[in-house]
Parts: sequence; C-alpha cells; structure tokens
Amino acid sequence: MLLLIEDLLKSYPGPEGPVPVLRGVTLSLDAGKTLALTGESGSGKSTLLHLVAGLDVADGGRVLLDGKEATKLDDNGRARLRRSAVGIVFQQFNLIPSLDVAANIAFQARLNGTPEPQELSRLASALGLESQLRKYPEQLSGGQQQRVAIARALAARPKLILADEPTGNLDEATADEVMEQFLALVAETGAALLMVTHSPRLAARLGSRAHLSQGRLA
Ligand SMILES: Nc1ncnc2c1ncn2[C@@H]1O[C@H](COP(=O)(O)OP(=O)(O)OP(=O)(O)O)[C@@H](O)[C@H]1O
Repeated sequence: MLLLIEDLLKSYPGPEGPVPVLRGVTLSLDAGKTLALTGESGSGKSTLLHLVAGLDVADGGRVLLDGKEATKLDDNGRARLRRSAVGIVFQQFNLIPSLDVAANIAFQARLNGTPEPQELSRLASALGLESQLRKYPEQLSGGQQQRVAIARALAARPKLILADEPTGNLDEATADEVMEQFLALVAETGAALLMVTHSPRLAARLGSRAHLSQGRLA
C-alpha cells in the first residue's frame, strides 16, 4: 500500500471554538492506482490533500506514505518525504516567476538529485512545451502554465500525485486537453493519483471514487 490514511482529524479555529472539518477520515491507495475525491464546496477536500502532502498538520489520526508515518515527522521530515515521494498539481500553478520554463520543470527533480535530460524533454514534448522552454511563467497562458506545473510534478518521478482541481482555472476546451495529457502521463509513469474534482465525468475516469461529506468519506 502506498498511502494509508487512518482516522484523520482536523479542525480550524472559529469564533466559537474549533470547527471540525475532517472527523475521522480513513482511506487507502495502492501504488499506481487512481482515486477521485469529490464532495461539496467546503467539505474539506483541499484540507485532506494538504494533510497528505504534509503541508499542514492533522489534529489526530495517521498518514502513512511510502512506508513512512508522515504524521510523526517534523516539518523538515515532511518536506523531505514530500520532495521524494509526492508531486503536487494544484489549481494555482505555483511556478517560480524568476525561473524559465525549463528550470521550472526541472526544479523538483533537481532537489531530489539529477533530473534526467531525456525525461525532461520527453515531458516537455508530450505537453507541447518545446517552444516555450526559454520563456518565463508570466509570458505563458494559463493552460501553458498548468502544463509546466504538470511536467514539474512528473519530472521528479513521484510515487503519488496529488491534484486539486488541476484544470479548474482553465476554459473548458483547454481544461479537457490538459486533463487528457495529464491522465495519460500519470498512467505512463505508473504514479498513483489522488485527484480532487467537482466533475462526475472526470471522477468516473479514475479507478475509484471517494466522497467527502460531513467530515467523513463514503
Ligand atoms: N486555514 C483555514 N482556517 C480556517 N478555516 C479554514 C482554513 N482552510 C479551510 N478552512 C475551512 O475548512 C472548510 C474546508 O475547506 P476546504 O478548502 O478543505 O474545502 P474544499 O472541499 O476543498 O472546498 P472547495 O471545493 O470549495 O475548494 C471550509 O469551511 C473552509 O472555510
């Protein structure tokens, strides 16, 4: 098992005390499998992804990722685990403005070691980015920026990709095209995928589906 989440609890502070968002979430994902996470706006989907990524800390429960208990690690340990095992593709592309496209794509892979040049150019070409490599993020369209974010996540060869409405900021035609490329590349690399989506049509394309409601999964 690549990812095991057990009885995860998370509250946020509210004016009248803590407001529970996750009330005991349990979930597992095997290596190479894909899972769609659905749920109403505000149900806690992004919160769950952030906890899995180790970007935030749960109030209780466990996250086991790639054999390591992420919930027992300190900030540095979680950052190391995230860097080595997780690729993140969120709605905000989070590219580094001072780096060109080629350097953005290589960024996470470089933190983990030496990125393979063939792998970088294969990804750039699969995503139609060959002619954009010397441009800077601000010179790209939204769709192109999201393709760079996808290439960056995949270039580090993560075992798990976390995607939060990855095409949510794009127009419908571009979103469809980028999603096709994204899913094809995920399948090709054999990474597992946990993807938040509002779209039942997209959710149906993934291997399984979990629905977050009232702080629990169904
Ligand atoms: N940092 C925070 N501080 C306080 N409350 C927060 C914080 N982050 C999220 N929340 C609250 O927690 C709940 C879950 O938010 P979250 O973003 O996880 O939901 P979501 O299911 O991803 O929503 P959406 O589909 O609209 O993106 C919401 O009520 C939100 O207002």
